[in-house]
Amino acid sequence: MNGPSASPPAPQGSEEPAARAVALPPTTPPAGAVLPPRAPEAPAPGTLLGSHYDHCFGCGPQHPQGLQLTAVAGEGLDVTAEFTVRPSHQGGPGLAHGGVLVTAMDETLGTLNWLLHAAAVTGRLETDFVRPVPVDAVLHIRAWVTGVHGRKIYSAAEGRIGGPDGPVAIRAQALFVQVKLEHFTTHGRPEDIKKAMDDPDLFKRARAFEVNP
Ligand SMILES: CCCCCCCC/C=C\CCCCCCCC(=O)SCCNC(=O)CCNC(=O)[C@H](O)C(C)(C)COP(=O)(O)OP(=O)(O)OC[C@H]1O[C@@H](n2cnc3c(N)ncnc32)[C@H](O)[C@@H]1OP(=O)(O)O
Repeated sequence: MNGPSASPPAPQGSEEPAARAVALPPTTPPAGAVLPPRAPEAPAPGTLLGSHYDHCFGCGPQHPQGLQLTAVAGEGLDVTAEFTVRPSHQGGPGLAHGGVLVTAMDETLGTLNWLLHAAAVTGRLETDFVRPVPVDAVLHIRAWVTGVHGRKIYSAAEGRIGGPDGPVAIRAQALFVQVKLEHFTTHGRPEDIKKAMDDPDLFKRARAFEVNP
């Protein structure tokens, strides 16, 4: 049986040689991408990175059902985080749901924003599930920037179990896209935006992220 494909197959023999060239995955930095230095405003290595929004499902301390993930800034453009798989995160019996693991990877990759001092949202996230992750396991996540090209931020992450040097259970590659504050104020549900704007701490944090893509 044929798997899903992005476009119908071209008739045989109709392809030009250039069209047959294997394209780079969209999460791989293109030629011309750079690896910038840590932003001057980046938190010092070892700093516990705060939540970008208290009610975030990934990192919000005020989200009782959320993952409440906390990440720590690395020496370069990298972060580490630990995620403990709870019974409420099950997919198969006693095993983590893949989508929950992806959320933990997405959130950790998102904290790289702090080191670049840029607000960016996930455009594309590719994941490989390498081995099953049991309930009660701690997923030791490391994420790092692989390149920046215009507004596009390329990054990768891996999650290991049994310790920070244990076997890899999940790998991810991502493309984040830098956005302005209006991305949130234009698209978010108005009552939540209003509450967020009324919180001077959050507003200050958000303005500090203001970029000029
Ligand atoms: C007062 C309130 C304040 C509250 C806020 C506090 C501060 C927050 C700070 C930090 C937040 C961090 C949050 C982390 C949370 C974890 C991460 C998430 O889960 S984020 C949620 C999931 N993601 C989305 O909802 C994106 C939905 N998509 C979009 O909004 C757009 O599609 C967006 C912004 C991604 C791009 O849209 P365009 O119109 O701005 O730009 P275009 O021109 O389309 O793309 C720019 C470049 O990126 C490529 N691109 C875009 N999407 C791509 C894709 N899927 N695959 C490959 N390339 C893609 C394009 O080809 C283009 O490339 P070329 O410059 O031409 O080379």
